[in-house]
Amino acid sequence: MKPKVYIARPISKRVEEYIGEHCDYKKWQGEGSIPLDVLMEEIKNVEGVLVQHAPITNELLEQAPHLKIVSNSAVSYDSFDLEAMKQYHVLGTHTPVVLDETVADLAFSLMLATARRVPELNNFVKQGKWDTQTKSQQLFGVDVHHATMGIIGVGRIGEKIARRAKFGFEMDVLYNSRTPKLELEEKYGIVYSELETLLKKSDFVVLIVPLTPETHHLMGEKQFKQMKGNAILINCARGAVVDEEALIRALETGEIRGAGLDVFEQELVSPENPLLQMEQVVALPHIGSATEQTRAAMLMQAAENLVAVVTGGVPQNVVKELQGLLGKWA
Ligand SMILES: NC(=O)C1=CN([C@@H]2O[C@H](COP(=O)(O)OP(=O)(O)OC[C@H]3O[C@@H](n4cnc5c(N)ncnc54)[C@H](OP(=O)(O)O)[C@@H]3O)[C@@H](O)[C@H]2O)C=CC1
Ligand SMILES: O=CC(=O)O
Repeated sequence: MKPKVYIARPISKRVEEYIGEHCDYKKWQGEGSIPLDVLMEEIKNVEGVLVQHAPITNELLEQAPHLKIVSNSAVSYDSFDLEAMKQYHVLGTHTPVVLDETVADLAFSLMLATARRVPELNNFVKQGKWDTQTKSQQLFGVDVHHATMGIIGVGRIGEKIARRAKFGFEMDVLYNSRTPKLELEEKYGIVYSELETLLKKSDFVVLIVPLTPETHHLMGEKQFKQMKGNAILINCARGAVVDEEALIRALETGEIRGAGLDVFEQELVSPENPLLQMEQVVALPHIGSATEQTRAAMLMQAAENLVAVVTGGVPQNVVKELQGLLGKWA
């Protein structure tokens, strides 16, 4: 008999066929994200579940006595209650590496769009405001090339951003992380910097850290005051790495020039959020990895992790905090 699994998000035919070869599966067929009560009901009798960002809580795991794996089709796993997963011996896997270049591209899209005011000026032209009265200074942005970038979190994705910055845009790159990255310093000529110094020197501050208790509101009132008045914040990490109230104040008072945001403290972001009313903010709906090619690769990687565990194999991408559980299933 094939092991039972549940697929809690839409998947391609190819991935569905792959899972079907190895597992007896059921899938979420509704619109949008699966409601939690439905997920809880559906995983009561399965050994594995494929999700994207669904909260994996103690309450949910309590209801799923046969569950061996939660395979997340995303690199981050701040939605996992890691302690509960350890307690219930449920492995968690994610999809690192395959999305790195795509997320790095998005970070640059946001930087260029914010610095050169692309969405604002696109509207300006389309609304017929470009006329003989337009003064060229009205259209000025700031340069990205040869500016200083400060990257907070030079991991897999941060490295790809650093490479683009150094070799594509000839920028000076500072970085901050808890441990120095000597290999990357040598490879790309990037320079370690304490957070305060990085904020004081950077024209673009790029956030690409995981959301953890340590990084929650890493950027707050004090940090915005330390940034240059002409600096731009780019957040491709998680909304809650930034204290959004403090960001709104910093933008309203002109403490910083602008922000490019792919993520928000509350997603879906409310249309009432003041950030959405500001010309100097470029806002995107959490699309860091959202290209056809990358999402297909992530889903296949997530499916392979799922199938590996429920068929008694070893998955490639167990999150580091849960690697101690591996011996239980291998
Ligand atoms: N917008 C989007 O759609 C996407 C967003 N992301 C976000 O990007 C994050 C990073 O992904 P990825 O590069 O794969 O992750 P990695 O784990 O490879 O890199 C994270 C880096 O952050 C550093 N870091 C961790 N904690 C801190 C801290 N307290 N202060 C400073 N640096 C810290 C780590 O270095 P050290 O341990 O030395 O501190 C590490 O180098 C994801 O967790 C996710 O939240 C990812 C994909 C898409
Ligand atoms: O936010 C996206 C992810 O992969 O993490």
